[in-house]
Amino acid sequence: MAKLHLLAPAKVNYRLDVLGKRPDGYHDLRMVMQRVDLCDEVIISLNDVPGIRVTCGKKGVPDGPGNIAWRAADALLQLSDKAVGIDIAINKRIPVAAGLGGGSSDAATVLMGVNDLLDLNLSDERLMEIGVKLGADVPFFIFKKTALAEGVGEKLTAMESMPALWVVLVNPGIHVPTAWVYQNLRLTTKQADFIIRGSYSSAAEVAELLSNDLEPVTCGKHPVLNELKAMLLEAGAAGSLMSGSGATVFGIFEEEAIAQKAATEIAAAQGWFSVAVKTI
Ligand SMILES: C[C@@](CO)(OP(=O)(O)O)[C@H](O)COP(=O)(O)OP(=O)(O)OC[C@H]1O[C@@H](n2ccc(N)nc2=O)[C@H](O)[C@@H]1O
Ligand SMILES: Nc1ncnc2c1ncn2[C@@H]1O[C@H](COP(=O)(O)OP(=O)(O)O)[C@@H](O)[C@H]1O
Repeated sequence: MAKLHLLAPAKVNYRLDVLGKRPDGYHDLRMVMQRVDLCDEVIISLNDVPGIRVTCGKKGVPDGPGNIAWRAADALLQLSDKAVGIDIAINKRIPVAAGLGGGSSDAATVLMGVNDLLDLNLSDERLMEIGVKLGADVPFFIFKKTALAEGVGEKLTAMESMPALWVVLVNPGIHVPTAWVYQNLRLTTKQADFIIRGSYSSAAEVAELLSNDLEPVTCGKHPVLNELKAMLLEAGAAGSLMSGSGATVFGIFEEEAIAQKAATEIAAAQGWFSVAVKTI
């Protein structure tokens, strides 16, 4: 039966402003989200054994219904009248609970893949509505463009003109639960005045955009992240920031050679996950 071999990219948040707390306990955000070409492999196959099976084999990532990819497949299987089973194998390359959106991207990829395999013909808008119920970042990965994301991340506006950059991702192996970060946030309102333009043309311009209201929470608990940001600047980054709820930090670079050198040197010096990737 039919099988798809797909890539689910990671994201970084060039900007994350927390605008306030909503009555449902979630926070209203204003983010600039950028995909990068560090990807999980997601292999989806249909078969005639009823049910959904997800295998990942990565520590900290559940197999079965605990996996957000399982829930994505389940949401679409319930809309189909076909008596099929779905097998999903995930080869995890994106660090887990790292602020890189790996689970959300896997879920978005499964929504798009299963939509094709089951001939459901659901629009991207419909997939995004289903996706936001699984995770706030899922719609962004269906949108497939650099975006200004508002609400909890579901109100997406394309940022049409953004530079292609090299991004060095560094993760010191610290897993940060997103819920803990939001719970420990001290709200301020100052960031709402910052104007986000629709167009940026260089690493230096994007560097002016870099800001993350969640950074003080995670960096306060793990001060090594401030050292990592400084190392990236020292290695030639135009700017450095923590992504999402962390603990991955990233530096932005115009030139591949400098980005690759920075990634290699940080990996060699510290033994941490450190990789140079391109924006998508
Ligand atoms: C911070 C961001 C930025 O892109 O991504 P990550 O860094 O986790 O990848 C997102 O806001 C991650 O949103 P989402 O993927 O929905 O987070 P979840 O892990 O499902 O949320 C865990 C908990 O965080 C809180 N939460 C989440 C999102 C939000 N806008 N406000 C919140 O207060 C809620 O209490 C929620 O129950
Ligand atoms: N397919 C998946 N990939 C990664 N994590 C998953 C997945 N499904 C469920 N999870 C759970 O979701 C949590 C958040 O994972 P992840 O999406 O990698 O982090 P983040 O929200 O920081 O981007 C993990 O702790 C993990 O237990």
